[in-house]
Amino acid sequence: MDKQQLMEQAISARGNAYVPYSKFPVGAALLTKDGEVYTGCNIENAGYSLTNCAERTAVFKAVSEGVMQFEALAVAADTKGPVAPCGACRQVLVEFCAPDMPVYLTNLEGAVSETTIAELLPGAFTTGDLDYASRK
Ligand SMILES: O=c1ccn([C@H]2C[C@H](O)[C@@H](CO)O2)c(=O)[nH]1
Ligand SMILES: [Zn+2]
Repeated sequence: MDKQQLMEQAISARGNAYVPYSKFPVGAALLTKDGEVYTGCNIENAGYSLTNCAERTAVFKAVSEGVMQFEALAVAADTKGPVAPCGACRQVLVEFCAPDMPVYLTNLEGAVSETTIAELLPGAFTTGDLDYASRK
C-alpha cells in the first residue's frame, strides 16, 4: 500500500459521502500498521453541527474495532489545492496518531500536500497537559 494507492482509496471513499447540505463530499483512508485500510467519508445531518468529517469517520471506525496503530492518512476532496482538514479533525488525529505520521492531502486534480500530524496542529492540547494539572 503506497501513498498513491492510499489517496485512491480516499477518493473512492468520497463516493459514499452523505452530503445533502454542503454537497461537498470528502474521503479519507487511514492505513494501519498491520497494512489494513479504514476508509471514511463525511456524514451530514439536518442538525448541521452533528456532521462527522471523513477523517474522523475513518479514525472512529478503526478505534471502535480496537485498532489504534496508524501508519498514514490520505484525505481527498474537490478543492482548488490539497484539502485542508478542519480543526476538530486535527485534534482527533493528534489523539491517535504519532506526531511524525505522514498525511497526504489531495484534490481531484492530483495536487498533493505531504504533511504530518504535528504540522497540522502545532501546539496541540494533549493528554500530557491533563497529566500536569493532576501532578500532586
Ligand atoms: O477536511 C475536511 C473538510 C470538510 N469536511 C466536510 C464537513 C462537511 O460535511 C463538509 C463541508 O464542511 O465537508 C470533511 O469531511 N473533511
Ligand atoms: Zn473535520
